Amino acid sequence: MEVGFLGLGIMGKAMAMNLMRNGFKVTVWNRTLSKCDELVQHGASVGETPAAVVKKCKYTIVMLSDPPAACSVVFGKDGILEAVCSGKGYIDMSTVDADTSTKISEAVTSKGGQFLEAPVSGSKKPAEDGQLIILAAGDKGLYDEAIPIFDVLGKKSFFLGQVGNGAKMKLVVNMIMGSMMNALSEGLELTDKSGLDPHTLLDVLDLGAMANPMFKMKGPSMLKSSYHPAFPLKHQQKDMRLALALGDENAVSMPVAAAANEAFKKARGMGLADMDFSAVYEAVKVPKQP
Ligand SMILES: NC(=O)C1=CN([C@@H]2O[C@H](COP(=O)(O)OP(=O)(O)OC[C@H]3O[C@@H](n4cnc5c(N)ncnc54)[C@H](OP(=O)(O)O)[C@@H]3O)[C@@H](O)[C@H]2O)C=CC1
Ligand SMILES: O=CC(=O)O
Repeated sequence: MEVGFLGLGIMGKAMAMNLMRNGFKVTVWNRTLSKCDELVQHGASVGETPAAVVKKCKYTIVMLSDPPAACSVVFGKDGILEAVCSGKGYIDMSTVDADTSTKISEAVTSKGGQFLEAPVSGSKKPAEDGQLIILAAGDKGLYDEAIPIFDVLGKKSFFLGQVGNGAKMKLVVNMIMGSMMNALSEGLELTDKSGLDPHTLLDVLDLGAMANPMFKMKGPSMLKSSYHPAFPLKHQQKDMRLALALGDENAVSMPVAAAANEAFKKARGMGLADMDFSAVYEAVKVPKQP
């Protein structure tokens, strides 16, 4: 099956590689074209523009940073609207809000194309290992056709109904994740400042009802102040912001998420936007007394 892939960041690169490893022919495009080189060495073709990729491929997958990025490849010059038509499927796996997804869906379907949003839960390693959790919504026919793709990329896919539902579910999940990361950061700092060993806290947490892969994986590297990005902090803050907007829309009070968002914003202000989201720990730490 020939698949187009737009966006070769941390996630897109791992996902496109995985598709090729599993026998898919992949045509890639990335805004910074040089990022296509490594994929080409592994057998990918390059499309000069998003429109060129859609022209060539029956299915095009997109994995971009945020709503402006997702919109730019659709509505911009040489964007996919210049090529999408009946018989073409467009699958946006970026994490965006429901309004953005709906706007893209309406544009794609107005040209006769099929649209599916399919944001994912799971980070760089699950993307490399084909262990993502896929939260799809939109055209059910396209979802059914895309199952062989999702079977390679993920360990489980959900079809959640109308466009927007996948985006909303993803934002809820990441709102919880961002709040948990803040709680862990505060716990590590409180342990340290109370004269206890934060490594022991991680061991205690891992043995009890709060044990989870995120604390287990991120905790030890946080204690080394090592924040090589798997999930960039700027994207986690974007997800908190979009989740809070969803709360606003539905009159759901979310003081915990709002406080977590402030910590991610503070971390961005400290120059940590491109670090892993666990770098929020640095924003939570109590400054040393002179
Ligand atoms: N990393 C993770 O663990 C996870 C991320 N996600 C979500 O997946 C999406 C991608 O994340 P990730 O791969 O980590 O992000 P990266 O920051 O690594 O990559 C972002 C990609 O978006 C492209 N891009 C940014 N702005 C534009 C624009 N205006 N026009 C065209 N392309 C643009 C970048 O191109 P260029 O190379 O030119 O900068 C790059 O290909 C995000 O929505 C994120 O929230 C979801 C689950 C896990
Ligand atoms: O969106 C990030 C993730 O880890 O899932």
